Amino acid sequence: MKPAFLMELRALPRDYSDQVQKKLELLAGDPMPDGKVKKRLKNMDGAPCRLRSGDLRIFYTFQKPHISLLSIRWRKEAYDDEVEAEFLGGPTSQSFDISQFLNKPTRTATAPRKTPLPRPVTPELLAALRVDPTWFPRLSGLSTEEELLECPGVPDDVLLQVHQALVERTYGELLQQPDLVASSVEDLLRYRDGELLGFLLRLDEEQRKYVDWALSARGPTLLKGGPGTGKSTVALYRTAAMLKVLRKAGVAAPRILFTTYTNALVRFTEQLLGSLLREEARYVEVRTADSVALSLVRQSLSFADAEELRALAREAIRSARFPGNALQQRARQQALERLGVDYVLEEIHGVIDARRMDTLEQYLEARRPGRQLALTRPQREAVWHVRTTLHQALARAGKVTWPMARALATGQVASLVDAQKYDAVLVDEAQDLDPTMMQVLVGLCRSPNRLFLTADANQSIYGAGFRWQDVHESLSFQGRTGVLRANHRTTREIDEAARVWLAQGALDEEQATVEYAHSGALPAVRAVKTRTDQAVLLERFFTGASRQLRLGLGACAVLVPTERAGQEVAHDLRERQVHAEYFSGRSLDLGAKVVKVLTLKSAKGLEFPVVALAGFHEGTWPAFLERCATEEEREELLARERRTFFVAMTRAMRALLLVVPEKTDSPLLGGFDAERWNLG
Ligand SMILES: Nc1ncnc2c1ncn2[C@@H]1O[C@H](COP(=O)(O)OP(=O)(O)OP(=O)(O)O)[C@@H](O)[C@H]1O
Repeated sequence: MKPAFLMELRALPRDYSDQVQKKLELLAGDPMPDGKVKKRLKNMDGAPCRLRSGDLRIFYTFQKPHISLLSIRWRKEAYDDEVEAEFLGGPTSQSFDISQFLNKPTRTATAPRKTPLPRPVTPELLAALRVDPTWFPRLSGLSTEEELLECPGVPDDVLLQVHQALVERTYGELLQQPDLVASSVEDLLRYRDGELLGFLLRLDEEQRKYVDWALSARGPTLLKGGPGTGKSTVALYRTAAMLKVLRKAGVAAPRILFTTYTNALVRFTEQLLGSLLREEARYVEVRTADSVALSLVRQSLSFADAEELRALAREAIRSARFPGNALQQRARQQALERLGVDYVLEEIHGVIDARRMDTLEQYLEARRPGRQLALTRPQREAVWHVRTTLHQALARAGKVTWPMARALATGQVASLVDAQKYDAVLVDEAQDLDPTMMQVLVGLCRSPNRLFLTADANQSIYGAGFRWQDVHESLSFQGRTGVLRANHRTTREIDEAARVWLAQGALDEEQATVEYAHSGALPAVRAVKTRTDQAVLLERFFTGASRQLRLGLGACAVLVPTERAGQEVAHDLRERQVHAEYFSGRSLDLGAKVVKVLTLKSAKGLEFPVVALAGFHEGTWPAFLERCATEEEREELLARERRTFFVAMTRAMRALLLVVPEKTDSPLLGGFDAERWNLG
């Protein structure tokens, strides 16, 4: 059933229970339309049917083995079969033309609108919906949709539940909702009565397969798939499946580790696991991979920041003494200077230390994946020399880098006994983990078949690049790989536009999503001259799109290249009376009822119904292009930035807008093709 159905069911008066239960049981026995009690609606895609139940109408579709309950509503006056389709909101899918918000402001876009609710919110309704009484005072008496959706202090999921119980969704909107599964009519009634707390998502066939695929095999499992294909979702359900297996095997208090990449994702994942596992969630530790590494090291480390590292590296390059005569010495020095300090640093962190190379010989033979510039033997020798000097300088200063800390952690993991390890380890977003970090996580898992990784190489936005081979090497045994192909998050239009745009930065070119659960408007690109123009455009886009989708402003996000750009965008929106706030990854409050402004990178793994990418004023982005010493470095960094942009675009669920400066020579802010982008 759709979540809207559940809320409508809860909102029904008690005396309808028996009648509804009988009708649902009848339906469960045989969903085939009979032309009377059960009737197929005419001219509607997906062949929805309606079931008569006294004054009520239950709308459903069916396809073996499921019957999908869409909505339960009061019969309308002057009701007849011809108007049923109309009653369900017509045959339209939920698509809208973005241009209508972006062009000249309309009166409705500026004047705050008041859409009355069909009936006001009452304590009785809230009690029937099983809303926490804490929220009654704030919600009781609200009478417009806008007041309800923006009601301060009340969590969004509560607001959405009340809204769903009161405001009928169109057929198109209902189809966009996820399907939840109940195995019996009785479970539905238990849910209505508050005895059952929730239902699981109906996973697609591929997803279902990977929830318990090879749980009893010998090796680990790696799940790949494009953005929004449900990799994290499967990881959550697999956590539940592993818990079950462990409990069955007699492990009384299993210890499961679930790692994500950012702190924002830790909180998000904890929430999702909490609602999936309830009290069993206590067996699962959700942490960033790096925080796991840090706690293994068990000593306090002081990290060198980017500026310190640059200064130390510069000094190391300047003072490096190479073997050979003065001429050879000078040639190597110049070679390093040509590479540039950033490139050398990235080589040390991303190639040498990330793979824990201990000898020059290892480095001379290394493949250096993702690095476009081929380095000669003398160049590699020179880099190695700088690395040695840099490490010595860091040791003198009592500082470390992240790859060094991870390397320390691998040492600790090697000495752990089984009892100190986890029964199962799930690694989400593995594409950005160093091979060293991967070894730490592998080492923490008691049994290889309880290791599960998800990754999408095209979403690799840190380091030089990602190779499956690295994963396999650090696993040091052959694992299994599965691929998900259906996108459940982003509309076909947005995802396809983002993929075509990514092409040159793609690391996994074979990957093809073949199915989409949603479709909608083309994503839009608009050029602006000034910050004010940008703010005006964003205001129109967010108010228009969130209204169209019947969501609050909390469903909107602006993704920006830098913190400074983020502060500016948030400030400019507030000046226009649009509640907006810049959040660092750590401080992100996903429940805040404001437009959330985040950097492109900290949006990794998250999603928002309405997304704008903005804040690219001339000169601010991408800043690194000017610093690049070689064409190869420039290409490498551009490809990574392209993937970062791709990740940001694919955070959008329903509407996407790119705001670019009118004059820009950035290769990343142009080249949008008119077939895939609304370029008005
Ligand atoms: N079977 C399903 N039915 C309905 N919704 C689903 C289903 N599977 C996943 N979703 C939803 O699709 C969205 C994307 O899922 P998820 O975050 O797991 O994808 P992902 O592959 O990890 O994405 P990314 O790599 O882009 O971070 C989520 O909102 C999730 O709840």
